[in-house]
Amino acid sequence: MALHLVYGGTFDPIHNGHLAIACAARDALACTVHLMPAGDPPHRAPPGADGATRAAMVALAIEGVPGLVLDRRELERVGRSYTVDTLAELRGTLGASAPLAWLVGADSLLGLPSWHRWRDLFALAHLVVAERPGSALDAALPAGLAEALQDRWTRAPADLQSQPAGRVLRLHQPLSAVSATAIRARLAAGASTSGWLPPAVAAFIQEKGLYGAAAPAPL
Ligand SMILES: Nc1ncnc2c1ncn2[C@@H]1O[C@H](COP(=O)(O)OP(=O)(O)OP(=O)(O)O)[C@@H](O)[C@H]1O
Ligand SMILES: O=C(O)c1ccc[n+]([C@@H]2O[C@H](COP(=O)([O-])O)[C@@H](O)[C@H]2O)c1
Repeated sequence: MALHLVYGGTFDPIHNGHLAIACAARDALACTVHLMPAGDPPHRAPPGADGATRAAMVALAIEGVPGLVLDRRELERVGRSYTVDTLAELRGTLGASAPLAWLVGADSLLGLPSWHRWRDLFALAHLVVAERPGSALDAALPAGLAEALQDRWTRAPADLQSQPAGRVLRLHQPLSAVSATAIRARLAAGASTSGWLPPAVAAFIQEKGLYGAAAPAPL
């Protein structure tokens, strides 16, 4: 059975760092990546752009990119977008034996113990962790997290295909220092975001004047 890999994020906005890890995961695991904008993301201030707008930017970013698709389910659900609820819903649809995985950046993994019912996640899905500058996976992990992960690490993508849930795979992709926070700050300051955004997303942001970006002057 093919691995169902979900990449959840606020995507406020989606940027080239997101696309790089989605493509790296697709290639390493030979599967489709389902990008899932969070409707009401837990543990952070409300996004600058609404859910429909963030999903529109994801759709523009992945247009023509093989193996990346948009999943809107968290935008259609009322209430906080807890990952454990999303994975339980997917597990119900896919069945108990289907391999299911959730893709996160290293900073998200380090914060995992603050997630809603985080220990239940391992029974529902595998975790795929992308390295991120500033979030060391080689350093000592917080107590509790290290213990929860210690027997789950694998280097073999095949383990994520042959088991339904519970393994953790580290993705060794080229590092990208891009963040949505830095992009929003640059847009608001009128500074360049060249190379950080997919061109169609950059054009959409300018056209809509999102994040304080100046709309282009009329001809
Ligand atoms: N450059 C990157 N390298 C690796 N992982 C990343 C990168 N950017 C984002 N991620 C991961 O992608 C997921 C979604 O990220 P998110 O949409 O919050 O982007 P962000 O750039 O971290 O945004 P913000 O700066 O607003 O927090 C998270 O798990 C995050 O760790
Ligand atoms: O379920 C939780 O408690 C939880 C806490 C923090 C983050 N998440 C999810 O992790 C993904 C990345 O979150 P963020 O804030 O880095 O964009 C996104 O899909 C969030 O909904 C989930």
